[in-house]
Amino acid sequence: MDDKLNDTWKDILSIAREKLPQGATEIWLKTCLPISLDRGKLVLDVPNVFVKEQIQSRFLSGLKDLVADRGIAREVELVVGTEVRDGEQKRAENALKQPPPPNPDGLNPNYYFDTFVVGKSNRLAHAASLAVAESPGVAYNPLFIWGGVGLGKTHLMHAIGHYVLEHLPGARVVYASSEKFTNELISAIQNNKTQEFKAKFRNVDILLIDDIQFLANKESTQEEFFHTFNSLHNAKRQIVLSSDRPPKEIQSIEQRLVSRFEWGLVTDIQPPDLETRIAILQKKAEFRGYDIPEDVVYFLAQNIPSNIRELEGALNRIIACSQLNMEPITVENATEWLKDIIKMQQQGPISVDLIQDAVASYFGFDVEDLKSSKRTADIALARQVAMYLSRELTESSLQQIGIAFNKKDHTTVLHACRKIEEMMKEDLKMKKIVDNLLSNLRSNSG
Ligand SMILES: Nc1ncnc2c1ncn2[C@@H]1O[C@H](COP(=O)(O)OP(=O)(O)OP(=O)(O)O)[C@@H](O)[C@H]1O
Repeated sequence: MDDKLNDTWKDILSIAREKLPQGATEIWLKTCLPISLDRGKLVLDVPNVFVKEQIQSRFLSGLKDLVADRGIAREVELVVGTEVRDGEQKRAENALKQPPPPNPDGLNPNYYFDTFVVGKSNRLAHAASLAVAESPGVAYNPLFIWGGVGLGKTHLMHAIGHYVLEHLPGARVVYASSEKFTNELISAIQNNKTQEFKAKFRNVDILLIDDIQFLANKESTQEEFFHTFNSLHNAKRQIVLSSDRPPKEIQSIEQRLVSRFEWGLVTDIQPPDLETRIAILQKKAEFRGYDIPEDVVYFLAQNIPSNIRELEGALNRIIACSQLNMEPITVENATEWLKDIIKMQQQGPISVDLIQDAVASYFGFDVEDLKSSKRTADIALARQVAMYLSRELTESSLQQIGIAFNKKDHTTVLHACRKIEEMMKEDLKMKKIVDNLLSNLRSNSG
């Protein structure tokens, strides 16, 4: 490609970024290569028929106006698959199609504070994360973020990591899931490399450990983590932890760890409300260079209520279906493309069995314990929560719920429901636990 033509094309791309619809340049025009500019005609090579049709139907006339207005060319022609693409360019195009690779420090390149939408449900967690990122080791140490599945805990942790790396160049940031921490420890022990392991995790400015609840029942990992924690905390290095539940609710974890987790600030993320879901969808679509009609955004936000990961999956699906079927994104098409997901969301009945499973696993018991006559305080509480949720989420009568828990008398269920209602009024933590279970059950089952 000659240099002059190359420069002209770069100029066109930068004007197109401003003048053409969102995403036109980054998604479509960047895959084109200029072949010639002769007698007022700009000829562009496009990789395939699909891209050609997308450009033609979406903005070819805009592109023509743009080059004509600037006296570059009167005509634009698109030609599919000439041989002008060399290996380097093909690789670049392919790279455009791949999801971005994680950074060497394990931080997802899409998870920044800028790309995080703040709403009522996550305001405190966001503010605390930003405070920690601005003053690591000073503001809240450790910062403990907990909340249900797919609500943005990992996103916030990575955003802290990125922020620190940007503002304190050379800072040592380590992000790992507790599973990775455990696996690395096991492998270090097997290979006599425990010193390296210690050096890696104790020599950092910020340690971000995701899903800390998976340390439950892993005594030696807990022991190692305890020392890592102390060594970092004493040195005023920042620690950020995430979990699907508050520290005290993590079963089978040493008390000395629980009390350390609560030392700094414990903050939660709740499922987002409708407005926040809409804002998140808009931001994700904008990030990908798409302009999704408002009624479709509203339709998605309303039908996929609590898990942001699922919301994002639905958005990806409609974008992919629209491209593959070459059909516009409308509510009617979205209903068709998402019918499995939405059917599951709307129709999945929540059964008492499902609730018993969820509550037993949350509190760390077996379902049989909930159905037994054991009266220890923690089993009794878990049982009462399960009864309360059964009444809230199913059509079962008090008698039917009683039978599911092997109780002959339905007044046991009534008593349990009243007790949990009372506790939720007086004890904010209890309210959050029950709300979290409610929303997880709803989002998993509809
Ligand atoms: N407030 C938000 N703004 C923008 N995107 C969000 C927000 N909250 C969550 N997301 C997106 O939702 C997806 C799931 O978020 P994330 O992985 O951080 O959830 P999580 O709470 O760590 O879930 P899990 O418990 O399953 O690990 C990510 O793609 C993330 O970018």
